Formats: sequence, structure tokens, C-alpha cells
Amino acid sequence: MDTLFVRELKVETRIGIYDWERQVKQTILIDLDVAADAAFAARGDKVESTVNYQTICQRLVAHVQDAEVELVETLAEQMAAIILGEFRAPWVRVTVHKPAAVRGTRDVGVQIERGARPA
Ligand SMILES: Nc1nc2c(c(=O)[nH]1)N=C([C@H](O)[C@@H](O)CO)CN2
Repeated sequence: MDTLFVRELKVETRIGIYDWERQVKQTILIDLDVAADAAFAARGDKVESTVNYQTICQRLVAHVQDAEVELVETLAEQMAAIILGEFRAPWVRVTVHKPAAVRGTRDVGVQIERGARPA
């Protein structure tokens, strides 16, 4: 199976386990890998025959900017559920980056895979 991808979708949101993190918005970056049949889409050359990565980005931005969760894990699970449930994708990998959240690091975050990747 082929993979549609999104790299570094940037969203400002309230996220974190500390009280101060409830008062500010922080930047998170989202990477997505979504299983999709690129050959099928290419045969018809119409976006309606595949997953529209722009629509996914718009849906996730709308969700994440108002999510107000503590953990990056929670956000990743919510986004995976949206992509599998609403966009009928069979498999997704979601990576949530919280850059510079921990002193001394460039980046921290989580990566999850949900669904079943077609052969
Ligand atoms: N497994 C996790 N560990 C931590 C998280 C998280 O979301 N998942 N978050 C924090 C803080 O919010 C940190 O990002 C900011 O100081 C710490 N550990």
C-alpha cells in the first residue's frame, strides 16, 4: 500500500501537564503517514477517489487548536481516531512534536500507529 504524508503541520494549542501550560498556547508540529492507494487515485486523476490530505489538515487544525489536553499521547490518539473514523483510512502513523518543551532537547513527542496497514 502507498502512503500519503504530511510533515510539520503547525498548530498553536494549550497542552501540557503543568499549571503554567494551561495559561499559554504552545506550538506543536504534526507528521502524518496515511495508507492510501495512489495507483487507484492516479488512474482517475480525481481527488474524490482518495484521501484529501488538505481536508485532513484542516480537520486536525480545527480539532487540535481547541483540544486542551495534558499529554501529547492524548492528542495523537484523538487525531488517529479522526483519520481512521472520518476519513476511512485503513492505517495511520501520527507523530506529535513538542519542540523545545524540555530544556536541553531540540524536540520531544510521541509516535503512534493505528489500524492495519494493507499489504
Ligand atoms: N509521556 C509524556 N511525558 C510528558 C508529557 C507528555 O505529554 N507525555 N508532557 C510533559 C510536559 O507537559 C512538558 O512537555 C512541558 O514541560 C512532560 N512529560
